[in-house]
Amino acid sequence: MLYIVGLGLGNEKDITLRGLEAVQKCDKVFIEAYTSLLSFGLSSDGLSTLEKLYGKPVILADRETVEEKADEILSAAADSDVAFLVVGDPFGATTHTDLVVRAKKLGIDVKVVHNASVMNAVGVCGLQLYHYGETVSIPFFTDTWRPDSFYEKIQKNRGLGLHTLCLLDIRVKEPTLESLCRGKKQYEPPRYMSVNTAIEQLLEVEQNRGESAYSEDTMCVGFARLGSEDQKIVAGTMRQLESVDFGAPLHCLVIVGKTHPVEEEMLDFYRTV
Ligand SMILES: C[S@@+](CC[C@H](N)C(=O)[O-])C[C@H]1O[C@@H](n2cnc3c(N)ncnc32)[C@H](O)[C@@H]1O
Repeated sequence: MLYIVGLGLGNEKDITLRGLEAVQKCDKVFIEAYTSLLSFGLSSDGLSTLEKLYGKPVILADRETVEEKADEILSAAADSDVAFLVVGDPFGATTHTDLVVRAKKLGIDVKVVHNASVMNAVGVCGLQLYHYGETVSIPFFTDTWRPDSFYEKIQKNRGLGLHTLCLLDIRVKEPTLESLCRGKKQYEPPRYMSVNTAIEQLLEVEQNRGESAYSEDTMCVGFARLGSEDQKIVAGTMRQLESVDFGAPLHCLVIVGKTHPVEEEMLDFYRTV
């Protein structure tokens, strides 16, 4: 049996009782560590906090393990109980559907234990979850790679008066270009996009496109460490949020669409001024 268990957003205590029961009966426990990370970080300390709670070792599954070595997880699940833990909800990221499909094709039973996701936790700012359009991902720009396909999606959402959730790039265990050329993998230090960088990139794209999908005066909400004790939520224009210090990762951003008076009332609690 493969149990795919959501851990929620805050800390190790956000696992559900059902999730904890599943983990406790599993022979092997993997944790996905690249589409998200726990608010207390996936340092060795972070892992040992989980291990202490579960009373068993937790195997870190980075991008290579999940995408290239999924067979290891699946073959273990074919003849024993295996848990695959995901921060947030298992389906709050597109990547895990693939693991479910592969497991089912191999005849492995799959059970999913849901939890809170960033996709619904952003509701805390008062913008109705029903009023969101397509979610976009904002990748880190490099000198030679500045993809902007999110622009049309935001433009479309705004045209319909809908809010846009922007998920911000996480770069963990990225091989350096140099090491790829040499054939021996060495990794870049982890990077997590801040609200400030996201806005900088969004404004650069708007300047290049010039189609007024949004501007410096567009109202947004920035979120950091949602679900944690020290979460930070600030509403303001892109210009205002560009200089707000949101602190440690993870961050995400909502570009506000057309608002209802009740949504405005809730946003007032988070405004910069
Ligand atoms: C693939 S998504 C979410 C995955 C997770 N499984 C979930 O359901 O929440 C990862 C992105 O969501 C955002 N994110 C995740 N957790 C967050 C948090 N606690 N606070 C703010 N943003 C968060 C970040 O932009 C991050 O790059």
